[in-house]
Amino acid sequence: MEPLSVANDVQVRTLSLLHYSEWLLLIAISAISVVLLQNALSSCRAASVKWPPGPPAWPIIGHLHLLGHLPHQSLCKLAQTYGPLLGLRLGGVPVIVASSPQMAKEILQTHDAALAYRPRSAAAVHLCFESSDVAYAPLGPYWKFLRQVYATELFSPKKMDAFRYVREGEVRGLARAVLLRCGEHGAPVEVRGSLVMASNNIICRMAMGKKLEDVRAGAGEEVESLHNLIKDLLHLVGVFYLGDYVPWLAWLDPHGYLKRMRITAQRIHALLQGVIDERRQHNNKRVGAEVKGPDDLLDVLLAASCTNVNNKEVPMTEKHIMAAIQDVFIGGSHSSAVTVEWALAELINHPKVMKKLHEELDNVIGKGRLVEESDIPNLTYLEYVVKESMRLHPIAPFLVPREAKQECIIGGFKICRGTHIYVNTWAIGRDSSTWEEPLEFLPERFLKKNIDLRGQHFDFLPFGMGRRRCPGWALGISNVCLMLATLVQAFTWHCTISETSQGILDMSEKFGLTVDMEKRLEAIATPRLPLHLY
Ligand code: HEM
Repeated sequence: MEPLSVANDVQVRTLSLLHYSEWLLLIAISAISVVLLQNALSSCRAASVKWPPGPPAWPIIGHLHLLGHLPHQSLCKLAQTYGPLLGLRLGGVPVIVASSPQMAKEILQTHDAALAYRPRSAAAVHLCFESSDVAYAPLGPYWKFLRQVYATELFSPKKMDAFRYVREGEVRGLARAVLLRCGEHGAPVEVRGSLVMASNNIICRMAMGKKLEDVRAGAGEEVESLHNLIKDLLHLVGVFYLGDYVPWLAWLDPHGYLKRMRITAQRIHALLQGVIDERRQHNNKRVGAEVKGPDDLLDVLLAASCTNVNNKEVPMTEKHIMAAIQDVFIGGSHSSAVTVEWALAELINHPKVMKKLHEELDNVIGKGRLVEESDIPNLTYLEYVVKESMRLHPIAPFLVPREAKQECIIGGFKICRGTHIYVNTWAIGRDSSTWEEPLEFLPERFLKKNIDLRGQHFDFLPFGMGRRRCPGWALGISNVCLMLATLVQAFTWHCTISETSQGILDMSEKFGLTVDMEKRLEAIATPRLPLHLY
């Protein structure tokens, strides 16, 4: 019975998102068009020997009404009834959802080449420069080139080392920002803003050689509004836009997402154009005066724009440069910050784990200096804490949705071309057949289970796997470990008195491009090191 009650609950919530009159209109159109759609769908079904099981679909909207506000949770529940490979239809789009390590393996490894494409969405077109960025570009020479540039210019051990001072400096700034708010004797602090600020600055300095606040001058924007612009961008890339699933109902767009996407895209465009123009001017001035190779991502992309003029396979116009720069923000800004926020909240809810981590930090580093990146390999318990938090709170619970470019067989079911593919890593991380006491926060489990964060294990996929695996995993892990270690080493953390439920933080989720804590983490921070160290 459970799936039905869940379905009803989410139906009510989804229905309330649209205006009553819009639904009347939708139902009227449904009645007229149901036959047409049945025909359209039959092409996929005809091609399928067996389509994976799933609940009955509604006309027009298919299973959209079952998603609710937390689709990864709703689909996890459905998988308990229909099995580890769910077959759904979201509007007019056939979708499969993998919820077991075996299904994930078939998708991300066995059929990776055929399934590593991205669906074309309004966000990809309007916000990501017509799918010209790494995350939405189709597999091919252009996408490969960008991944290669990222690998050598941002994430290679040499570059990671060269920018270590940037990360350590920004994370020290994070500790100072918290200290400024909590004072010598401790006070409630909301950390997300400072975490995002530190992540944005790290990314911005690595990609464009300057802090976000220095981009402001060229763009004529206040730094606050730049952070908000990035926030809007991330929000809009992650929204549910009806037109992606039922294109002929795109005009319904009750939240005005399309308009907001266009406005945000214009602002981003102006911002990045300003940054590019400024760098070109700067580079022109130094021609002849200095013989200097490219030094950051922007320089490398600008150099490629000169050499790739006639290269149709790997074009590098202003649009492509902007897309590649923007992606570093989309992928790297919020992901690390959100991961740290979840981990810190789990630690606050588990004082014994927090105590053990404090002990490790005190034993390995002492109280005479702040943690540095070179300490991280010696902090084994920190590693377990980060892994355990990422298991329970994968920030991209469906990875980035994929699209099948070829028909193939998965789990004995025939998947037709054009099917969208979700790998539910949230469900996989909480599966009791793989994990003992899956809902408990037990970092010690990783003592016995030797699992690499970088992803060779299909029961733990925080960075995805296969061709589309996160290219920024090394930077992501460094940022998360250093930020979390610093916040824990430098402060004690307790729930605020306003946290009603017996000193336990509210761990409810909010779905979007990343799954964030619904209620921003606010806790009492008190410094635990001599103040001159911050
Ligand atoms: C804790 C930090 C991070 C986490 C948890 C994370 C997680 C992920 C995940 C799950 C994916 C989807 C993989 C797939 O579809 O199979 C992804 C893709 C991606 N990530 Fe990350 N990421 C993090 C940090 C970063 C950073 C720091 C950057 C860049 C500066 C970055 C850039 C990207 C890009 C560009 C993609 C798309 C790759 C493609 O489609 O080819 N990520 N990330």
